[in-house]
Amino acid sequence: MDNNKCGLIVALDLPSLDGARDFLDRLDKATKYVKVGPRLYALGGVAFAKEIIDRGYELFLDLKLHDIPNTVASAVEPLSELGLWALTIHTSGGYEMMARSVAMRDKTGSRMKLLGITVLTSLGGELWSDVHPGCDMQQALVGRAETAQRAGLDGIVCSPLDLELLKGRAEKLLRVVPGIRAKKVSTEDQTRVATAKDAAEAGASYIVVGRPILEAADPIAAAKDILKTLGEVSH
Ligand SMILES: O=C(O)c1cc(=O)[nH]c(=O)n1[C@@H]1O[C@H](COP(=O)(O)O)[C@@H](O)[C@H]1O
Repeated sequence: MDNNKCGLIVALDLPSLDGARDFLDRLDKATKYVKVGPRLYALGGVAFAKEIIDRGYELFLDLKLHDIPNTVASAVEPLSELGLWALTIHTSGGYEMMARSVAMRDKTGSRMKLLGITVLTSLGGELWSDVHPGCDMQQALVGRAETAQRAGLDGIVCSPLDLELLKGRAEKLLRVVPGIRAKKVSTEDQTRVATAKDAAEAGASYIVVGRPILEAADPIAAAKDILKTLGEVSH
């Protein structure tokens, strides 16, 4: 990625491994960043992750690990050795969980980035207060981002709507930003959304886009349109 430009990560949220293979053939590295989540990992596991990396893509494995520090760090060890570009863990697992994951990654000599989920883009309004009663979302967001930086993570995952609040805070961290829609209207399960252009202008390092590309009439043209938009915005 050009340092001044926001990169595009395509979320390969497709039903089958063959569907994902076909999509990658057609994408032809228009962007080299792709994300695999729990479904494709459940179907294809480590072999499929390696296949994507061997095709020359930078693979973001989005497993959102969240458990006690020992359990997460011990999973980070073998995952560090796959040649991934990035792996997600939850910041709400706490400082110790993140710091031990970083130490484990470093022990393996891996350059895999560890990204901390702050507050899910689906968790707006009542959905947030149901599970965090009495807790201000913005305070939680800032606390989680600052703890992630203290623990040595490489980046955070947050909503485009959080970027303004995070300006000047946890500044060393990459901002990886899902919740991207063509219009600033909540759709499907995403509630905290913005356009690709707004996210890039607000300081996203990378945006993560799934359905707006995968379900477009011409997915590759949709990905290229987003890349063009991102190319016109520099931080
Ligand atoms: O970690 C993520 O990538 C992630 C975090 C988050 O808060 N919200 C979120 O939507 N994501 C992922 O980003 C992608 C967004 O997909 P679309 O809503 O289809 O663009 C999905 O693969 C989600 O798993």
